[in-house]
Amino acid sequence: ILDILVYPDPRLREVAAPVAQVDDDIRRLADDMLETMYDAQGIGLAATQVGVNQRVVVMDLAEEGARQPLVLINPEILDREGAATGQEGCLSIPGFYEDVERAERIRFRALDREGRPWEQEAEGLMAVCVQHEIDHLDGKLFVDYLSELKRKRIRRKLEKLVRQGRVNVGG
Ligand SMILES: O=C(O)C[C@@H](Cc1ccccc1)[C@H](O)SCc1ccccc1
Ligand SMILES: [Zn+2]
Repeated sequence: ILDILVYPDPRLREVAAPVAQVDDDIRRLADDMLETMYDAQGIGLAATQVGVNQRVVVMDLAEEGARQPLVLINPEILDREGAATGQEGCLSIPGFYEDVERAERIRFRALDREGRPWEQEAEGLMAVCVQHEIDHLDGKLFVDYLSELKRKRIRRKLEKLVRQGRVNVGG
């Protein structure tokens, strides 16, 4: 289980580097990230959130119990269509949920855990999650889409919870 960094930790703002070689070290990182994501009841996790500066994302949108882990290495969005607003949370911004507008349908490309490239269309929760995770790799958080006032309020509340030791701070 890896520690998940909590906003406003500056390491969440780093832009992750492309993975040069999909090797056993990257596969072990992806497995550690999946274990961390399941433990935190997330459906997605980006390497940036565990303080690793590599473009690796793990996801599992399957219902409770069933497991369909996905590993996206060097993910890129090729096309975006439409717009859809939905409530988002973030494992690095625990306890806060706000509406965020995202592209409704996307076409994305990534390498799988064997290093094989694949392209896919996505909509609904899958499209939202992929956009949310790729933002993490670019040092972006969903609070960046909110008003300055809302972002400040969330930051102050989270800093207070961290000071009171009521949020386990990662890293
Ligand atoms: O912090 C993360 O990247 C995990 C995010 C991924 C996510 C955010 C918004 C919408 C979809 C996925 C979540 O914390 S995972 C928790 C969760 C679980 C079910 C539905 C939505 C969010
Ligand atoms: Zn997140």
